[in-house]
Amino acid sequence: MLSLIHFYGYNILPFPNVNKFSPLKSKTRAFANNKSHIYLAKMEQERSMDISLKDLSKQLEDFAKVRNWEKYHSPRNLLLAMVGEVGELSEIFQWRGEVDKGLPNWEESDKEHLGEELSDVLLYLIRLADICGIDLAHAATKKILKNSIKYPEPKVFLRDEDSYN
Ligand SMILES: Nc1ccn([C@H]2C[C@H](O)[C@@H](COP(=O)(O)OP(=O)(O)OP(=O)(O)O)O2)c(=O)n1
Repeated sequence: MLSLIHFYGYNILPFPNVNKFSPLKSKTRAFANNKSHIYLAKMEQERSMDISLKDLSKQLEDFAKVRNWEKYHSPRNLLLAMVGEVGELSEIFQWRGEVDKGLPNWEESDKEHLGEELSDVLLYLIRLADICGIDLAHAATKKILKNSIKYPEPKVFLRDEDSYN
């Protein structure tokens, strides 16, 4: 249940950062308790839909707004928060050695944890781009095009040892 409530950045129970950032602890807990079922329903609904970066960006904006956290979401703070989450993501792989694609030998709980940390990185990245006035979907699409010009498709079949990477 707790991990479900962490989904989509709705980290609303037990909401540790309220202690760090806001005096509105009890008010926010009440909000969390009242609204958690709405988030869960929304989550179920969105599971089968394509969710755009814009959708996520809007959810993050609302998340910060209702908690009066916009003042903390400066470019520098968001960048540092994202780097912190990259650290948490790295910890999951730390000391495991090489890991097979698809993570066949991992516990479900470890995979779920991985999904959460990947999401934290993505969500802070989206928020950072938004706060900096960068349209991330547009920028990423342009960058893929630029990459394809820099690294053109091979005209003939390449053996592994001849490829770029
Ligand atoms: N000021 C904040 C604090 C949190 N979040 C959101 C974005 C992330 O998705 C998530 C990060 O929450 P935590 O800092 O509690 O980090 P974790 O979820 O990783 O918890 P922990 O560090 O306890 O493992 O919450 C946010 O948007 N703005």
